[in-house]
Amino acid sequence: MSLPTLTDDAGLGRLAADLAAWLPHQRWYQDKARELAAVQVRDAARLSDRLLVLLVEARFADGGTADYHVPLAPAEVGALFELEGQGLGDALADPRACLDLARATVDGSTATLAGARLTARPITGSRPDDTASARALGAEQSNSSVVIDDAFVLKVLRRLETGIHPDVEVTGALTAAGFTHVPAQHGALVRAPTTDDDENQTALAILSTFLAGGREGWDLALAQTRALASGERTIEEVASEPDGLLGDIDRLGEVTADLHLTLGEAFGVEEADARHGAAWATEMRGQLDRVLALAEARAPEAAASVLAAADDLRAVFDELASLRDAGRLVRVHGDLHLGQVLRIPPPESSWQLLDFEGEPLKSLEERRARTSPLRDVAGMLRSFDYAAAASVERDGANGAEPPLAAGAWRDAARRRFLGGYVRRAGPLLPGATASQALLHAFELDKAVYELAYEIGNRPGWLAIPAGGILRVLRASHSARDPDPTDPDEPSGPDNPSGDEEEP
Ligand SMILES: Nc1ncnc2c1ncn2[C@@H]1O[C@H](COP(=O)(O)OP(=O)(O)O)[C@@H](O)[C@H]1O
Ligand SMILES: O=P(O)(O)O[C@H]1O[C@H](CO)[C@@H](O[C@H]2O[C@H](CO)[C@@H](O)[C@H](O)[C@H]2O)[C@H](O)[C@H]1O
Repeated sequence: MSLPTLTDDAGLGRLAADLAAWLPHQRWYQDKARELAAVQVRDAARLSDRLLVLLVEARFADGGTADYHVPLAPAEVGALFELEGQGLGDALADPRACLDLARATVDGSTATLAGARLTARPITGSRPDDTASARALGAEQSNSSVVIDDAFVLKVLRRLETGIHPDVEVTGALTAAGFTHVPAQHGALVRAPTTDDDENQTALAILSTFLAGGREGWDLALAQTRALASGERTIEEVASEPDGLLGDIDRLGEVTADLHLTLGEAFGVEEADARHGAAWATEMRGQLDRVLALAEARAPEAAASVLAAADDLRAVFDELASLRDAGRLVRVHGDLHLGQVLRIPPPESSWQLLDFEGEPLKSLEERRARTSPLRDVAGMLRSFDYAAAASVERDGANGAEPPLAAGAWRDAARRRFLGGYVRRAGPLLPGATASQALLHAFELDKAVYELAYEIGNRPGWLAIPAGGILRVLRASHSARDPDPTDPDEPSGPDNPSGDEEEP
């Protein structure tokens, strides 16, 4: 078996056509909401005799383009593509090709891709040896990951962007700072025109420590909300489960606060002023308008309640423009949710945070900007809402309104997480009223983003962000105009001052 020489233009044209049929069906393909017009193989680099790295340009009917990273390896059986008579398959299914890519994150390569060198950015410099074994990690989301010898995880970035990649940058800085709640980053493979040209670099893969035995926060949460929804357990039982999620969620709040304080030390802290509130309001309105247009075109019925609430949403966003104190700004995680945290079981019993890429639908510039740390807090609160709503599934779809017991779990998780967060992050936060207003706006903004994400990826889950939007709007109204007879009034759960109540 050998790799094609890439000199056959007609063959490359056929490969591009095959890629155009294959790309939109990949979970990591992030342009599902756009009409794909054509695909072109911009370049291909041979990193080894088993590894061909393609830079693939997707062209859309709206005139835009996006670059995707598609590593391929020779395949005898189950080939996805053919070039110069050679069958080619996904390199992530080929352990030796995976190892070659993993080692390149620390060793670099002499290969060039679209006129730029593929260089390594080592941090710790550890890497697997060439006898290691590799297996794809089932949980494929915006990228693809491979586990090597249960010691390393290689994250293959898929939709390529020019500029410093936030995950490479932030986990690199946290590793260097000795922050113990992220897996250490060993190195990254970047395409760079010159060695120190950061702005024009493009990250292709990141090698980090694999935390064997870690359990995803999302799985732990779902186990608890499902047990509650089915009546198998009570909220008291769930809250006292040793090493369960709810019983230790306040510590996740503390770890999130410590993350923000460490990021403040590594990348600086800025005082927010009125311009920030106004800029957030404009940005949130902009995203809202784009998502409402998408919802109207793609899911007018499922999103009807959100379409009807558009003015209420705008009113909450606009309030940010008049906040006198919006707290302090730091670099943040950017897409914090239960799928991004791992629980390491006893004796360590720690929380670990993953994936600092930020929201895949936002620009690199936005994702690298300092912002309110309450954005991450809001992301986690949205996740509690998801875990409660996903506790029951009917006809393949999730309902907006979770069963009572799962709703109680959501409120308790929210209260406890906020309690832990505020205990530590006090110096970064404005007063309680401003924190509340910010939190509601960020939760709504996140849920609007999720609406677009679900339209593109999981239409059966659309009711979750749609229901969440209405719930946060009600809480926001009650906070501004308290009505003691309103059952939705935020007594504890929405109180970011940290007052804790037991479930
Ligand atoms: N260092 C790690 N140790 C153990 N599991 C990991 C590690 N990194 C990722 N995972 C698992 O892989 C999943 C996806 O990884 P993530 O970095 O979030 O990729 P994506 O950008 O595709 O969402 C995580 O939710 C987690 O379950
Ligand atoms: O993990 P990714 O960076 O790929 O994030 C994207 O996918 C997430 C889903 O896998 C999505 O998260 C949403 O669904 C989660 C449950 O599956 C829930 O816990 C999150 O709160 C919710 O936002 C995320 O928004 C998206 O960017």
